[in-house]
Amino acid sequence: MKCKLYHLHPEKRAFADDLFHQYQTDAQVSELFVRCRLQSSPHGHAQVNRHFAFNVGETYNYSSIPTTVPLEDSPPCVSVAKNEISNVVLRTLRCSVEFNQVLSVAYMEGMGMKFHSDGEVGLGDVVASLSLGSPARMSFRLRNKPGKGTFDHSAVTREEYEHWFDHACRLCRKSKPRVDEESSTPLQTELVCPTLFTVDIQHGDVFIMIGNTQRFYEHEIERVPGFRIAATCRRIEDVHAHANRTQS
Ligand SMILES: O=C(O)CCC(=O)C(=O)O
Ligand SMILES: [Fe+2]
Repeated sequence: MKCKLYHLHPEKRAFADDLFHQYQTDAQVSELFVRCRLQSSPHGHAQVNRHFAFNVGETYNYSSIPTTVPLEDSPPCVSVAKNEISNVVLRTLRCSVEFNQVLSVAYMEGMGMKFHSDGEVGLGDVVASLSLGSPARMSFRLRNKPGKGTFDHSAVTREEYEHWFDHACRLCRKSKPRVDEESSTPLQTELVCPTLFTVDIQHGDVFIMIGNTQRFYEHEIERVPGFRIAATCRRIEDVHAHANRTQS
């Protein structure tokens, strides 16, 4: 269940000041950020996200589907953010990641993002974000079901599941119910785990999540005290194209 997180602070914040300004200038030229309707809204009740979003590159279907433009039509702010994030990732992980999707999220005072994991099908191992403006607190907890959501359930092995289940029961102070040894689909138990730890992210910081982070943990952005923008880079493989290639 290993995952790794890197929290990086820039030596100088001037770059972040300029980029924060650039985002706001670009957002005036064309309307970038929209508050999207939640996909899981109950019928007839339009509910919108607790933040504004704008997507570039591959489509990203998380709790809602934000406006997406191709990478080559990126506004300058997004291209600059992507370059900076790619450079920090290269220096930190000593490997280059060809990010093909950048989700920019804008939060007004009091907005946040609920607990979720970045569960897009085909999501690569490295998710890296650059934070601008108001500070934010990111909380982590164990997912209530490993591999749930858009992941393929079979991506979680029985051994991994048992490991997660032990850990979750200990955290929730629940005694471990007996698990049917024969069951081939053990993903039945739901436990809501407490927050494990929080990270305070500042203007200009880059935060990198790698490994099993998305499969076993979820994160939230608590309600922010002021205006904030976060640009998150991901690599999303076209799993359907890949499946077709390997079949032929
Ligand atoms: O606002 C952030 O720093 C992270 C946002 C996030 O978790 C996401 O876009 O999935
Ligand atoms: Fe996320």
